[in-house]
Amino acid sequence: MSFETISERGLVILGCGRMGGAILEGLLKGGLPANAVWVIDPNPSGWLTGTGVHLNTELPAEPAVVLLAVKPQMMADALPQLQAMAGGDTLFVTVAAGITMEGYERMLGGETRLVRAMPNTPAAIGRGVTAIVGNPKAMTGDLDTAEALMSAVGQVVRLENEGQMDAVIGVSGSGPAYVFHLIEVMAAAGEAEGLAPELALQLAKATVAGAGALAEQSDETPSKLRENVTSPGGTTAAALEVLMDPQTGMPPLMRRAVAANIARNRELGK
Ligand SMILES: NC(=O)C1=CN([C@@H]2O[C@H](COP(=O)(O)OP(=O)(O)OC[C@H]3O[C@@H](n4cnc5c(N)ncnc54)[C@H](OP(=O)(O)O)[C@@H]3O)[C@@H](O)[C@H]2O)C=CC1
Ligand SMILES: O=C(O)[C@@H]1CCC=N1
Repeated sequence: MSFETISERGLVILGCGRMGGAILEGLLKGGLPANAVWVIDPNPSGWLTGTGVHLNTELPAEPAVVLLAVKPQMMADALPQLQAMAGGDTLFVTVAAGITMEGYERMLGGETRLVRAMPNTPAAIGRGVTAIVGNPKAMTGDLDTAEALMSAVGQVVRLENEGQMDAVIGVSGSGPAYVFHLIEVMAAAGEAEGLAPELALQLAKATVAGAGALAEQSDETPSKLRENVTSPGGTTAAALEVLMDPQTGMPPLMRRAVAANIARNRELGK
């Protein structure tokens, strides 16, 4: 099934908030006609209403793809209305954290063709990264379709098995929040050392954005790029001694943060 098939048979989006909205925006910019999209959302935004998609109306009987983008806690209440589309020619793609393939198969039936996809919020500017994995009923073509769908908002990687999804959520799904927090705490440290708040924020944002772009574009590893900043016996080395401390620095802190993320993800799936 190709992107063209989605245009012909339709895409249903359940929940069009931050993530569903970002994906829809990318798809529309990528050329998907608005009249090929049906959205179910109780409180559509002004932007959504203005897109020209079918909004909270009767759905096609067998759309090419159903994209599930409600909160995991809403899924059990919201899914039954789509039950009739499961088990046939419709591919279900879900971006929800927590809920496993087994959970969806319990709610929709074991014959459902399903792809779990985990994007992140830079999708809003076409710079997301999405990991995808299919259930046994999903065919190779279904993964191609999911990849085409999610490519509208950035890079797509394929996982070997669903077990890897927890770590993906812990690293890239939630990861933008960690980076935004890094910006916040760098700016706060600058402020504490006497910089004006706006200047501290500008420096922190430009540093994170520039370093991220350099890490992505350079042939050097992040470790080498870090070393390039670090003059022996200099100022960076003094800071890194604090940040890289194996007991109190970022390595154990990030391990704990990702472990907490994964534990919560597993709770949400219950
Ligand atoms: N935000 C992120 O960084 C990421 C989120 N995800 C996943 O994406 C999913 C959505 O998250 P996010 O976009 O942040 O959340 P949002 O709350 O922004 O979006 C969810 C949308 O679903 C709507 N909604 C609520 N109940 C129903 C219903 N019964 N039927 C249809 N629509 C409904 C909400 O409306 P209302 O607001 O009025 O309740 C809202 O517009 C989650 O499952 C999350 O795990 C995945 C990767 C990253
Ligand atoms: O916080 C959450 O649960 C969602 C999943 C990944 C990012 N946001």
